[in-house]
Amino acid sequence: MSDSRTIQIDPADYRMDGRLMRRIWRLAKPYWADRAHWKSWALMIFTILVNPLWAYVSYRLAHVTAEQANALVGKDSEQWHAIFWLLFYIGIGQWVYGQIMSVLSKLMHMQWYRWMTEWMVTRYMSNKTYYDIAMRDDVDNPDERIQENVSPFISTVIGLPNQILGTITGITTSTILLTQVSSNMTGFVVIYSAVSMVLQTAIYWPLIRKQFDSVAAAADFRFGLLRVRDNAETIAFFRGEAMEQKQVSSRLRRVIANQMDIFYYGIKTGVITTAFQYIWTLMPLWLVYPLYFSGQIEFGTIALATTAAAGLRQALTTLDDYIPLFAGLAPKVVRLAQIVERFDAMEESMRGADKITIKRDNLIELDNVSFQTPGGEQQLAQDVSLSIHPGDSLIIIGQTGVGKSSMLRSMAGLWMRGTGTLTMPPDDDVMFVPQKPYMMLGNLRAQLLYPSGRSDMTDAEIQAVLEKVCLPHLIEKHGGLDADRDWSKVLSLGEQQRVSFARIMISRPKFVFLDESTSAVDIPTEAKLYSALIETGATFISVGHRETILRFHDRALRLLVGGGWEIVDSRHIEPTLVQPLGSARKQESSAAEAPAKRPPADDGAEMVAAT
Ligand SMILES: Nc1ncnc2c1ncn2[C@@H]1O[C@H](COP(=O)(O)OP(=O)(O)OP(=O)(O)O)[C@@H](O)[C@H]1O
Repeated sequence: MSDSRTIQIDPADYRMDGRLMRRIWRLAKPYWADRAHWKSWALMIFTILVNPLWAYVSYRLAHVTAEQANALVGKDSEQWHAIFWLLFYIGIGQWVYGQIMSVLSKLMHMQWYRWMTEWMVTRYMSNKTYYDIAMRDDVDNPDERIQENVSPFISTVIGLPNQILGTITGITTSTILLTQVSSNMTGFVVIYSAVSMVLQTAIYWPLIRKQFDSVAAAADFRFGLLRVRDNAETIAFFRGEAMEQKQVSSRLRRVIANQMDIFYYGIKTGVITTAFQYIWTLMPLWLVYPLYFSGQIEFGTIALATTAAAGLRQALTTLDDYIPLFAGLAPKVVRLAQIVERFDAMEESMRGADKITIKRDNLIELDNVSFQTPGGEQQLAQDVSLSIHPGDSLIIIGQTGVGKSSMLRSMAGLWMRGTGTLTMPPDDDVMFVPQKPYMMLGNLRAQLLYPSGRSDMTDAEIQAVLEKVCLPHLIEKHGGLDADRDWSKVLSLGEQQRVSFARIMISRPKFVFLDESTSAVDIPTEAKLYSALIETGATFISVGHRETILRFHDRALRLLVGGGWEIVDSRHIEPTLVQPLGSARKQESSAAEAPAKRPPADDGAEMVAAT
């Protein structure tokens, strides 16, 4: 438990370099490349064009303020009042403009935020990427990445063009103004700001890594807590609270250690930056007042000089601000970019790789289909050809890990790697029933009606279905069909598997795929569930290890280690074959020497043996 880190960070991600800039561009481009967002473009272009105008206004204002100070010293009331009202109206104008721009920017932010979140969620859902990420477990907390980082990313990036332009115009106008008073002062401000920038860079460079670690540690802590929630029952069985507390505390300690590190670092660097700022406050003493006392400048020019110096300093300081700004932005960009890169890689691998061709018809047919794992690491069953017509049933058997469930995953469209043509019925006619059923949030009625959502079933009809699947007291036991509980925790696995069979009875799919769907019920119950399934008239394919379910199927597809396969009559199969140890390809297998058997003539199933 000394280091239970789940989140790995590539050290290259710590750097503020071209890769970070490319990632910012990768994330921002899709929104701005879409013509539908012309309003955002218009607003952005407008603010950029208006920027130099405001720079000119501030340049003029600095002079006008100096004239006002001189009018005050010269007791010229009329001039002073005229300038006062001019400044007053310009101030109101600036405020109104600021308010309008703030509203428009907020609207643009919201539009980009909504678009980018939808864009990411759509890509997360397409090509079953969410499933691939969950299975590979190589991108931590995808939900947190999307939900937490999009908005701060946009807030920072949306202001960048204006901020950069504001910096340039600010430096230009302040330099012109200041040089008009004293070129010494301009030199001082430039040198001061350059030193300040070096200082800031030295301070913030280590901070990037610290902030990155802090974000990752917080996500890691959240993940540790989530695992406890997700595995509550198993932990309770093992009485694993102490160990779990240890792992959660160890993650929390890392969060606190990172935050304290940032805090102490802030105190240390704060002393340096504050001391440096004091040099700035002494500047007028050396460079401005001597000019006034020697009569080289008027009183009003003091204000102009100090305002211009402050303006230039501020503009140059903005350059420093980019360093902490990027330091804060980097972890968010990296976390978002990693997931987008994963989407890209997924699409790329789907483009380049061999894919099983899917056709739709009212039967299941495999025409020379070879199956692979999603990353293409493993070849599973090869060149499988067989047809399953309406009313047929098939059981897939074979040694553990040989690829039985994978075959169902390919039929469900979860795994597409491989070759050959797979004909499948329309999605609406098909139901997949996994070993661990999915219990949705909602009341008991919703569980049973899932996924059909049928509203025409009366309570009595639902009760009749429950009796067929050996759950006669379910409704009564849980206080009615409207009882709302966390069903995945309340119902035993055997009960959940029976609920799955109830769903089949209610939804009445024409084709059913069952992946060890009766593993947690006893053998008499299993027999009743299969009999109920046969009564529906559905065509079904099961994966299973128990020899007791063989008799409910017409044929068995036996997968062999090495990619071979054979078709056998499930009613006359050797029970030992349910867990075979065969390792040869089909051609080499002993069973292959005897040609695949046709199913009994009365079930009408057509069977194509591989060549
Ligand atoms: N997401 C995945 N990515 C890569 N390989 C995987 C993935 N899931 C499973 N595999 C591998 O694919 C192979 C077939 O797995 P599959 O679950 O289909 O076996 P199975 O025959 O159903 O096993 P069991 O009888 O134990 O359920 C295994 O070697 C497994 O390690």
